Amino acid sequence: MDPDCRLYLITPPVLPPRFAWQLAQALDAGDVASLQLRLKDATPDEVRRAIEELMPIAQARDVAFLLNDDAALAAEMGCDGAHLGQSDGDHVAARALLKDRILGITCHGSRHLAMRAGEQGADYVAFGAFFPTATKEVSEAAEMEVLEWWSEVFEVPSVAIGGITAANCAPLVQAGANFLAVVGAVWNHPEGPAAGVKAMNQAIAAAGAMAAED
Ligand SMILES: Cc1ncc(COP(=O)(O)OP(=O)(O)O)c(N)n1
Ligand SMILES: Cc1ncsc1CCOP(=O)(O)O
Ligand SMILES: [Mg+2]
Repeated sequence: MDPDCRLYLITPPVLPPRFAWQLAQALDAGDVASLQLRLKDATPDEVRRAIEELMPIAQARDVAFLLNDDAALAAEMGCDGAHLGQSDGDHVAARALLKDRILGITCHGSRHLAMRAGEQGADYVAFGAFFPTATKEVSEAAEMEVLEWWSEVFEVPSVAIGGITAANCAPLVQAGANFLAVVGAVWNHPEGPAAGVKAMNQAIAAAGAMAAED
C-alpha cells in the first residue's frame, strides 16, 4: 500500500465550453498530482492551442502537465512529460527526446510490458483497465495482483486506470498503486468536477488509513 497514493487526472475526450475554468475549479478543489491532456480526435493545431491554454493552469498549481500519445510535441511545447501506449512510437527514442521530462507507458495487465517499460526508463508504468469504462473501448484488462507484485518488486511508480471511482478505488490503493488515473469520476461527477476531485481524495485517504490499521 502506498500511503501517499495520489490522483492523476485526465481531460475529457472532448473539451466542453469553458473547460479552462472547470479545470481551475477542479485543481483548486484538492490534491491532483498530474493532468494528462488526452484529445484523441483533435487536430494537431487544436492540441497545440489546448496545451497553450491549459498547461499554465496546471503548472501554476504544481500539477504536472502530461501530453498523451506524442512525446515530440510534449518536448517541443515544454510539457512536463508524455504518456505513451504500446502503439505510440518508439519508447526508447521517446525517453531520449524527453530527457528529464516524465515518460509514462501503458502496460495493460502485463508484467512483461511493465518490466520492459522499466528497462526503457519509464518514470511510471500504467496498468488497466481495472473496471468497465465508458470513456474508451478497451480490449485489455488488468488484475489487482499485478499492482501488488509490481510494488513489492520494483521502485518505479505504478498508475492504475480504467473505470476507477471513489466507490471502487480502495482495493487499488491497498494493492499498492501510486497514482489513480481517472476521467469520468471527476468530469462526470453529478455535483461537478470539484466535487469529483474531493470525493476521490477522500476515498484514497480513507483506503490508505484502513490499510494502515491492518
Ligand atoms: C495514465 C494512463 N494510462 C493508460 C493510458 C492509455 O494509453 P494508450 O494505451 O496509449 O491509450 P490512449 O489513451 O492513447 O487511448 C493513458 N492514456 N493514461
Ligand atoms: C484512457 C484509458 N485507458 C484505459 S481505460 C481509459 C479510460 C479511463 O477513463 P475512466 O476513468 O472514465 O474510466
Ligand atoms: Mg496512446
